[in-house]
Amino acid sequence: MCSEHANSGSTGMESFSNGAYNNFIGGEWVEGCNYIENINPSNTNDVIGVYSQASRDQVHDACKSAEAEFSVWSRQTAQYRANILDEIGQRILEKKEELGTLLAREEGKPIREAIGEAERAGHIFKFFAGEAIRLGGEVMSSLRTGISVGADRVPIGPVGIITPWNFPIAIPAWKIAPSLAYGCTVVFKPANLVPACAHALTEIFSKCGLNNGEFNLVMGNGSTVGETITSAREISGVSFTGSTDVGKSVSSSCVAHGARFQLEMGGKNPIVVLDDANIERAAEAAIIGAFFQTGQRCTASSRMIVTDGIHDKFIGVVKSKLDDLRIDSALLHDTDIGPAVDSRQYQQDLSYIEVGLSEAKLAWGGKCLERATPDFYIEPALFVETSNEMKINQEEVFGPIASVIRVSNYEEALHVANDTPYGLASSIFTENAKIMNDFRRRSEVGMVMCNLPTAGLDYHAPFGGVKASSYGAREQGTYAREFYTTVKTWYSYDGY
Ligand SMILES: NC(=O)C1=CN([C@@H]2O[C@H](COP(=O)(O)OP(=O)(O)OC[C@H]3O[C@@H](n4cnc5c(N)ncnc54)[C@H](OP(=O)(O)O)[C@@H]3O)[C@@H](O)[C@H]2O)C=CC1
Ligand SMILES: O=C(O)CCC(=O)C(=O)O
Repeated sequence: MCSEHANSGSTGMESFSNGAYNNFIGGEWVEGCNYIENINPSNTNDVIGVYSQASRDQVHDACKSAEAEFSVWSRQTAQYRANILDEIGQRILEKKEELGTLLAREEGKPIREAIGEAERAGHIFKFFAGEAIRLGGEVMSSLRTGISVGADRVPIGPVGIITPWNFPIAIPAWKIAPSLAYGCTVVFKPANLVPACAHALTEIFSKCGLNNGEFNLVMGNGSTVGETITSAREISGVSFTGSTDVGKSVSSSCVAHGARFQLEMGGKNPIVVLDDANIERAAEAAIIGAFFQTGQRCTASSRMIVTDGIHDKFIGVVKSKLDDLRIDSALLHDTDIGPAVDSRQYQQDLSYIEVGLSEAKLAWGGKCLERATPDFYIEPALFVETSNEMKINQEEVFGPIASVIRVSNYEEALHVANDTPYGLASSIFTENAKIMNDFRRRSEVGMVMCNLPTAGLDYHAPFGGVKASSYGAREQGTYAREFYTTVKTWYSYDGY
């Protein structure tokens, strides 16, 4: 049965009822109006569960709850909020194997990395427990006698959090933890492909004291649940991670009612390999960056820009390392690369392999693999003899497909690396410190790596890009406060 309004008659309902996992609105578990089955991409015969889909009215209820509770939550002491976040972090760490296994089952991320992601989320909550207390203001010297002036950091209000499927624990964590730490209340919509991780996190939150409407979970698709959040007048800001197209529609929806927004979107990240590079490290980083997590990362390095002197040897080393990878179920402990997240993504990968075949030469892989689920597993595809203007080098694939672009020197490599609409991450492999420093300065990205893969980041350092990859304030670390707080300037006459 559909309970249209969260707080009307829904008392003490469980997180799971009538065979389905429920939404969490105003501190109550609420049954949905529709339901979806959540399927394991490593083996599509495995149904993880049935998940409630929130109606528009239920999303409105969630936004109203977040608004009503804001005045309470934002005025709690910093210690109160810190204790709750610390406890959430602790519980996530204690449950990291369980959460990581769920993530691997739901999204197809190899289990070792999935457990690592859960562990990282635990640390993120603990980090932001400290941030709740560290958030301070500033006192300035006044220009006038007997007057004090200063600036406080205050929470912006209820926020909408909309996340993609590829990091279903870490990305929600790095948005939800700072929101709550700085005093915002939350309406959270996870990607509909990964409701289980979102639901499991919400169960933890509800057991750690977030059960008055400070935190609300509304599952469902973007065009219903997502759009209702971004256009809700109660919502003061939206933090979004996902595709560039959806990011644009989130921004116009927010602008229409004056909400602030933060967008983390696509990437087409380069890894530059120069003649003097440590070839083993470079090849390993190229493979990790391009193909691990099935290439489903905005930080994936899908363009390998390699100078003439090392080009052929580099391709040889990459190919021999690719021979050693295991592509199989995410739940097997020795799997390096799991399946595509769903059949839509798999079809998209295949269509880009066709594009690559029409534009360039396939040096390795690209074949479909027979595993527990037909039509979900694919060999990484490495294209060579490509040029940067080819479609394969301009569009984000979000799959295990990468190409090598041959260049003659560092200046040409830098030019090609920057010649893209995106600007999230980049990497350079060289032993020359002068060139490394130059690349750090001139690479047009938000995150630049030297002798490291483009993917794999610390949770306390700022995250984000430039150009079409990002809009708005940086995420993560202390920089997260820029989005979730605003500055209130105060003056006080002390001259009595
Ligand atoms: N820069 C970064 O930090 C990162 C960027 N990404 C990017 O994310 C993309 C892949 O993730 P994917 O989930 O497919 O991205 P989408 O843009 O399709 O979806 C992202 C989220 O937005 C929701 N959504 C869809 N339509 C709307 C709408 N009209 N209004 C509000 N919300 C909406 C989706 O809901 P639903 O799916 O349920 O319909 C989902 O929760 C890639 O382009 C990738 O580069 C991924 C990770 C990190
Ligand atoms: O590796 C990370 O820190 C996550 C980055 C991310 O969100 C991505 O690559 O899609």
